Amino acid sequence: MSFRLTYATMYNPPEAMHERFEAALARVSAGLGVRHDLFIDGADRDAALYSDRRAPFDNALHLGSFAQASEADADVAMRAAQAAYPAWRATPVAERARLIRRVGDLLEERVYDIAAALVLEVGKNRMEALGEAQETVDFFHHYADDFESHAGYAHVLPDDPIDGVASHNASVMRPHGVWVVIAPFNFPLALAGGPTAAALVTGNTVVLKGASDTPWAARLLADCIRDAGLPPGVFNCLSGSGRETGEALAQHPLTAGITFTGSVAVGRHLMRQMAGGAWPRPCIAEMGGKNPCIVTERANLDDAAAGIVRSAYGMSGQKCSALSRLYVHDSVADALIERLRQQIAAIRLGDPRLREHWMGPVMNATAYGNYRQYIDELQSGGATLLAGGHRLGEGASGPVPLARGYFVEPTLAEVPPDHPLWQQEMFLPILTLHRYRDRDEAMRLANDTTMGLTAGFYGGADEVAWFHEHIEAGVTYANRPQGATTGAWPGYQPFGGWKGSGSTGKAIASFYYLAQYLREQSRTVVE
Ligand SMILES: NC(=O)c1ccc[n+]([C@@H]2O[C@H](COP(=O)([O-])OP(=O)(O)OC[C@H]3O[C@@H](n4cnc5c(N)ncnc54)[C@H](O)[C@@H]3O)[C@@H](O)[C@H]2O)c1
Ligand SMILES: N[C@@H](CCC=O)C(=O)O
Repeated sequence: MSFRLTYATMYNPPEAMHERFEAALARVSAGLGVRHDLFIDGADRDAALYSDRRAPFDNALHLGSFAQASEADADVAMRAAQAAYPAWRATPVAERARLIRRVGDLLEERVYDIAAALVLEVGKNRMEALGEAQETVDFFHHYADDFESHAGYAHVLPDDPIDGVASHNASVMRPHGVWVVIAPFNFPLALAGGPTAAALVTGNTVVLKGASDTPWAARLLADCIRDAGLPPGVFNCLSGSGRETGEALAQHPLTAGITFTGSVAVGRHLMRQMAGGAWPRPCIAEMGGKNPCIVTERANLDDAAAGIVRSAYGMSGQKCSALSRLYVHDSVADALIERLRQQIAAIRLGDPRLREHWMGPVMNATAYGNYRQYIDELQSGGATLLAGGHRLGEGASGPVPLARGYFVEPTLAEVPPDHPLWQQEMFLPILTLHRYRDRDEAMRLANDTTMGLTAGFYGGADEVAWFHEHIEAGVTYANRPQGATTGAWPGYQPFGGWKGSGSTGKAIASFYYLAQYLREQSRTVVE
């Protein structure tokens, strides 16, 4: 079987993948420092303000200057999308699907260059970056296939049972209008591209706001959409802050729906905004996680240790799916901790451009500051640090001194169960551990959170049904060494949160996802 890249297979890629990535990294690095404009109505558009972005692993590396869209720019984009909407909505499904697949094909042709940009911009390692770029390709293909397989969700219903009258009935699904997509910093391509593909294939037009900290990815997506030949105005791309650009889009009267991916606080704010106004409008909000893993006395501890380390520290803990809370049966806790400490000690951390570095920096000065503060809070709250706990500001690693980036150690801490940080998403490589004696008590603690995105389990095969029955999470993994709580892939694992982690209860790339971009029209016609 040939190699297929997913987050579950990325740990042992073929050598050719590294060679192609190295070539792309050299190519992309040679072109750094240029200006990136807005993309509105099929053309580049200047902004009044540009903001310089630097690599999170090296503050001396200037990536480029990115347009900061003003309220007026947002208005121009919304009007362009509104003007393009009637013709796009009327475009036959097969043609829309063809164009969406074409975007996927172009993304795939550029997958190495895009992955190189993601390494530079987000600081994730090359396999995570290649994974994100490939995942975006798959979203475009998946949603085109899915919409066609549902035959556009059009259904003919029985005629009314009225004697002597032909009264024909049908249910059709119709798009909403201009759909706003707002992306997070950690998956700035996939979580811009996925919702964009879904909104477009269902007949909406789109205004995308790229993530504030990582706007380059969205602009690379815009280039593929432009080159695929979508009509002007059907897709528009802005970069800018949440406070100015994001708010301008969310408050715009032409906004018919939003897909937001990001923090709980902003997501709930947007949900409230979309519920207000002249009428309530849909808001698909994919939000944070505080993801647990339960390890029972019957777990395979080698599998558990591998999956836990990958999910707690991969991408420096900056995944919504990252493992942050670990509940281990007392009888196996010491043995598991020993394995975890060994694996943590073996993590290679540093400049993410280098193949040997599995863990890169955290995103910015705020995250770097939060790390120090959380470690202090853990220690003053009675926690025992079992591994890590330091920021790395000294020494050298590869071509760049670590002091020029935001590097922190992967951290494992045994923490009293009433510590407030069990409740708060830290979004950092910090894993808290609790030893339990009673399995039901472990489940109660695992569910003791306002969030419910992903959850992991390691135990006996006959305990898995108990885990599934009781855990309050939208995405679950049992006995998976590839990742305790991370690594969903379109077409394999639908991805969405329960409770405060998601507003809809319907997962990304699930059977039910595309219907959320449509509104039903019931049609009765009497002959
Ligand atoms: N559930 C998921 O699928 C998923 C996936 C990835 C990330 N996340 C979550 O995202 C968070 C990390 O990402 P982040 O730091 O970029 O999140 P964030 O909420 O700070 O920002 C997300 C996006 O919202 C924009 N924004 C901020 N304030 C806004 C406002 N008032 N109006 C409109 N837009 C606004 C930002 O500019 C950014 O583009 C974590 O909580 C993580 O768990 C969730
Ligand atoms: N889809 C990714 C997480 C995306 C959120 O940050 C995973 O499943 O690990």
